[in-house]
This record gives sequence, structure tokens and C-alpha cells, in this order.
Amino acid sequence: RRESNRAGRREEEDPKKRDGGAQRGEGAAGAGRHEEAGVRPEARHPRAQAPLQALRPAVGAHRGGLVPRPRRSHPRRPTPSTPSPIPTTGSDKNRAIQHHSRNTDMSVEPTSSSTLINGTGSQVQEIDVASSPGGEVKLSLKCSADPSKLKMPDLEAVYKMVEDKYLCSDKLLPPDFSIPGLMAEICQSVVQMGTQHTMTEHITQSHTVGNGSTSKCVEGGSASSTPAPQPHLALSRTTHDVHDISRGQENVKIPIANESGRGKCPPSFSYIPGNEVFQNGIVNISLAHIGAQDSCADCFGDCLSAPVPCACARVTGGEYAYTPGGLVKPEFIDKCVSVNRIPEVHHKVFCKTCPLERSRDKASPEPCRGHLVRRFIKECWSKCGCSMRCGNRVVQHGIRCNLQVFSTGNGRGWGLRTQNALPKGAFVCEYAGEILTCVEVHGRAVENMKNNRYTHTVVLDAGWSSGGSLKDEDALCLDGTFYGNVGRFINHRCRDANLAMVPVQVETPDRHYYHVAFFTSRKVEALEELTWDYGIDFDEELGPVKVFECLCGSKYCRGSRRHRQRLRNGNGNGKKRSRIEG
Ligand SMILES: C[S@@+](CC[C@H](N)C(=O)[O-])C[C@H]1O[C@@H](n2cnc3c(N)ncnc32)[C@H](O)[C@@H]1O
Repeated sequence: RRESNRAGRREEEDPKKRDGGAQRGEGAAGAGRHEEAGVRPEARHPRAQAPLQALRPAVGAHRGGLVPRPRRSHPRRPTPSTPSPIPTTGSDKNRAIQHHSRNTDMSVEPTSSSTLINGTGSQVQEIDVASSPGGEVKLSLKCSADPSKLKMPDLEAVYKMVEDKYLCSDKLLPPDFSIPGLMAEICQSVVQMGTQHTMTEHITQSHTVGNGSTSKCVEGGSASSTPAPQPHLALSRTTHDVHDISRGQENVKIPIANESGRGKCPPSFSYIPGNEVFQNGIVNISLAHIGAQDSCADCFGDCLSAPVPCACARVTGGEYAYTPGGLVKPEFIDKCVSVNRIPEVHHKVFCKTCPLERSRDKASPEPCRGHLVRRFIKECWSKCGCSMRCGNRVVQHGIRCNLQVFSTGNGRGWGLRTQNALPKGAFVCEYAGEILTCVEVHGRAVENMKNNRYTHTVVLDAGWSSGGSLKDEDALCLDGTFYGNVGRFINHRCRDANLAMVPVQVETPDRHYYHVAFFTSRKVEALEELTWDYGIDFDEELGPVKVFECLCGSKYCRGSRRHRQRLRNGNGNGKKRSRIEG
């Protein structure tokens, strides 16, 4: 069901379609034929009597600035001249010929050359630096394509393809950016476009997830690292696309920036935009399961503009949580923040026998430590009569803001930040992962600790009701360790974090399962890190999972070594439930 929802959303506004698919054309599709930014083609290309396509290093214009320019307006090309005996690329034909006539007088000698492994770490190319007696210096780069398949593409289109790659991330350079890499990109884009003879083909190829991306990075920074074997499922992907960690699975691209260590990349995991059941967890997502009281079948258009709150709003507490602008109302957010900040004054429920404790020790579980009761949002969904544009649908539309995964560089690993300022109440992303039972999570955490790996889980206990005894298969967690989305990069900050976690029901009225959605709890500045208070009690021993030493830097920090030392020297350490383990 989630998939069909997401598909609907894509039809509405698909950024890939908007951009004609070119921006995803990162694959080095095809191999075998030369494309060269320079001279001396005769020796390399049997058919050529004159230099191959000479690509003027107009790319230098991007240097330093990388400021997005209007795509079609910049005057790049000099005026026409004589025809070329070799195929050239559309609008650039004449400039190429100018180069050619100059080149033939140059008797350029190579002065140095090196091989270059491009962003994929897969294609080796040759880069030459040459100078002429007249003082001209040339850089040339060679890469290969199958001559029978290559038809020279329009150079404007090639430039656009390369620009889309480098200028799409709001003036932020990808961590693996380099001039030779950029040249390689141009060469490969020529090859790619030249071997994809129709736009349809191009779109199909460029949207293939995990195929032929030219800008990958590898866990640990080694281009040759092999997939880390996963204990439960074989993971085939170990590299991330630095331009979009989601590989086109979200509405927006989510680049990776690593200012503090070139080539290094976040740990390997498979990107999933929404939750997936792992094994034993029971999530009943079916239209039949949703009763009339859980949907607003009689609604039409936008529920937010109806005179009385719809049935879904009644589940939320009799009013809509969202404003017509798509933000969560400030009062709602403030209440969610308060539950995290001062849990002791908020209502808790206690299980007769707690599934969390049972998962740790089935034979003699400890008494339940209580679960905070949280406010839910119930969004309209498939059985509702309103439209997909109804204002009571936010989380189900997926990520809308421009996010970036970045290296914090201060011991907290990777983090998530926003590229643009966000107002209070804006939806950022969900915490997506595998839906596991608490028992499954515990087993996994034990296994992960043996392999020196942390488990990043969130317990879905916001709806655990008082007095009952939840069955194991109904006590669910989300684990983003192996399969997850950008939510897995949100770091913890004690107390004054800028995100609030809100439980959101979309496809099921069953509060055992819900979406863990993050909304801004205050205005957030552009490039500010997005943080969430995990609700950790840093003094609690969590079975196999070690609690990290907190480096959040907040003045309210309760998990720094100093703070914990002070606690140990002074008063006791009351036990509280941790919401995220890792
Ligand atoms: C959900 S992950 C967040 C992403 C993580 N930083 C990464 O690089 O993948 C949680 C882990 O991040 C680290 N972390 C998060 N917040 C931290 C903090 N305030 N201080 C130190 N480490 C933190 C801890 O290792 C924790 O187990």
C-alpha cells in the first residue's frame, strides 16, 4: 500500500521527469570508444585524421563559484568556422574546429601523464598534460566507448548533464569533487549520451538504481572494499551515490558532504524510503482493517477547509494537527517536545509484563519501567474521500525539504542537516527501517555487538496501552541499521534538539504500528544540523547495547563523561527507558 501511495505521489511531481531525467544520467553507460579533451587523436583513433572533439574547458567557469546559473542562457560558444572532418557535438561543432586548426600548428608534446580512477572507482582513464613551444598547455583525457554504438551527442546536453550533477546541490560541492573528476564526467557524459540514442532509453538507463553511477563513495573510503556480510540478509550495495544517498527514491536528492575526510562515506546500508516488515512483526495494513470511524469516506477535496473536523481529525484529538501551509501547529509541537524534555510530568502506562523486558529476559523479566503516552497524528488515507492534496496528508507525501548527510567531524560520525532554513513545525523525514519485534531486535543487537556494530532502533511504544500484556508479535521496533532512510543519520542532542518526534498513523488505525515522523520544533537555519533527543538515560545499562558517550555540546547535556562522572560522585542514577538504542 505504501508503494502505491508513493507511486501516486511521484506522478504528481517527479523531479526526475521535471529535469528530463538528465540529472540522473550518471552512469558510464557503454565502453569502448574514445572521447578526448585534447590533441593527438591520430595515434589513438584509426579513423580520425584530425583531433577528435575538442572540449573547451568551459568547465573552469564553474570553479570556485559553482553558482547555479540559468541553464540555457549563458553564452558559451564562439562563432562558427570551418567544417570538421570528424563527428562533433551539435552546438559546439564550430568551436571544436577552431581548436582543431590551432592544434594542428602546435606540435604539442606530452609533458606528463597519469591515470585516474574516477568517482565510480571503476573506470581507469588516462590524463595527459602537454605544452607547446608556443606556450599553450593542454589537458587531455581519454576514455573508451564502443565505436559502433557511439553517436556524438549535443554538447549543450552534455554540459547540462554535468552541470546537473555538480550544481544541483545548492552550491555545495560533493566531497569527491576534483577537476580531473569533472573532466572525466564530461567524457563519460559524452559516451553515455552518445550511446543512448533516444531520450526514452536515456531516462530508463539513468533511473536504474545502483547502476553505473559515476559518483559513488565507499564505506571507509576504500574504492576496493567489499560488501560487509549482513547477518540476516545479503546486502548487495555497499556504496552510496554522493549526489543522492536515496538513489532517486525520495522526492528530493539527498547529497552526502564530507568536508572532513575525502572519499569516506557513511556505513553501508540499503536505502529504503519507507518501513518494511522483517519477519515476525504483525502490521495489518489492509483497507478492510480500516473501519468507518478511522477514515473520512464522505469527505471531499481538502479536509482542512471543511467546516467540521473529519473523522481522521477526531482520532488526532478533535482537531487537525496541520496548518493549511503543511506545518504542524506550534501548540501540538510544543506538547510533543515537552513529553521528551520533562518526561517525569507526563503520563506513562505500565505493562503487566513488558515485551521489552521479556525480550531481554524471557524467563524472569523485570517489571515494566513505563511507556510515555504520546500525541498521535492521524492522516487521511486511501479509504478517505478527500483528495491527495488534502492538507491532512503530509508525512505520506515524503521528504520535501533539501537535506544533506554530512560528516560531523567531532566524533559523532555522520549527521543530517538542512540546506535551507525551515520554519517551526516543518516535516523533515521519517525514521524508516525494518519493522521488527522487540525479541528480534534484541537478538540482532546481541549479534551486532559481537560484530562491533551498533544497532539503531526506535521502539514503537507510543501506543502501548495501560494494564494489558502485549503479545511479542505486536511489540514493534524500527531498525534502520541495515535498511533505513536518512532518519538514521539524525544525531542525538540532549534537551534542546531542533526536531520533535511525532507518531503518525497513515495506513493503519492500529497504534502498535505507526510512522516515526520528525518535525522541526523551532525555526532551523540553513546548514544547521538536525537533532533529536533520543530520550536516553545515559546511566542505564541496556543489555547488549552500549550507550555512547554524548558529544552533543548542549548545555543541558546529560550524557557527557563529565556529567556522568558528576552523577556517579553525587546522587543516584534513576532508571529510565531509552527510546533509541545505539
Ligand atoms: C542513529 S545513529 C546517528 C548517525 C550516526 N552518527 C552515523 O554516523 O551513522 C546513532 C549513533 O550516532 C552516534 N551519536 C549520535 N548522537 C551522538 C551524540 N550526541 N554524541 C555522540 N555520538 C552520537 C552514536 O554512535 C549513536 O549510536
